[in-house]
Amino acid sequence: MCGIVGLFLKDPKLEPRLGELLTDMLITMTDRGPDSAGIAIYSRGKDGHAKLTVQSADPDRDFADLADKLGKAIGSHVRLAQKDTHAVLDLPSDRLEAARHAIRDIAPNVKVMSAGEGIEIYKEVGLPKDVAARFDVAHMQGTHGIGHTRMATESAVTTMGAHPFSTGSDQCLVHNGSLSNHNGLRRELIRQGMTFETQNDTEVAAAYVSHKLKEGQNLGQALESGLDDLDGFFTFVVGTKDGFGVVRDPIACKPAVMAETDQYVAFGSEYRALVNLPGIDNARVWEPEPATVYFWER
Ligand SMILES: NC(=O)CC[C@H](N)C(=O)O
Repeated sequence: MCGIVGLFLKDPKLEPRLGELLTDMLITMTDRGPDSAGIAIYSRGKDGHAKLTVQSADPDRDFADLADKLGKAIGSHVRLAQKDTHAVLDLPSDRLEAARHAIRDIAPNVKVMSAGEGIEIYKEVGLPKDVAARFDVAHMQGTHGIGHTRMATESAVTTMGAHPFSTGSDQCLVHNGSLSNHNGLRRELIRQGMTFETQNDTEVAAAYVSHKLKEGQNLGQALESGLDDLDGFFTFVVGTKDGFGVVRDPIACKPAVMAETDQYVAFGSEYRALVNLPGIDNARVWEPEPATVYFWER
């Protein structure tokens, strides 16, 4: 199984409620995936600033002097805000890549969950209600977000094996299904310079999309390409800084439902994830077609 939820806001008035709405949606999907849960929240960045979301199994030790050390390494001021096992590092946008590299040497036990101007990713082993509470997701504001609760099929139940996977700046992808050609694709993507943290099939799909974006495709085109190159079962929901995409494989046996109003576009693995959204009774509700790319950008 696995449960996916997504919410792309069109009406800024709902932005203060993004975390609350997504948390409720994700908790409703708990019985689709008991292993781990994660959420990506996109918010309006501050001009000239970027964020690295990092994770540590021993946050008190690893985060104590991380901002100072990283600041010295990249020659800029870095601010750290800790939330449980995760921390968000705020730094100048033009130092983001340098920081991403420096962190590997400075703090080898610290894992980068996401990097970008808008994105933050929080994910851990555990149930949606516990993971959301640990990171106080319900109080987060933002423009769009994607959540996932996992029943593992392809790799170990670990923090890094949880979804969303982020393999490029401000990008993330979640998946319900399993890919049958991920090992070959992973080898090909490694040849093209991509790096991997896990043996997970979904991470390969995320890296595939990132690679296509790097080659100059937009999100919609990257997902179209994926229909040709990815074998197996998938319902994917994908986020970028300003975009939100959905695609299902040509058989589409993994459930999906979408709803759209003047205020938002919403995705749920099942309709019950959407029932508490404002105005849902008057929303246009539909099942995304097999092998069809749905793509919104602000
Ligand atoms: N049950 C699923 O949809 C699993 C998704 C993916 N194959 C994983 O193991 O993470």
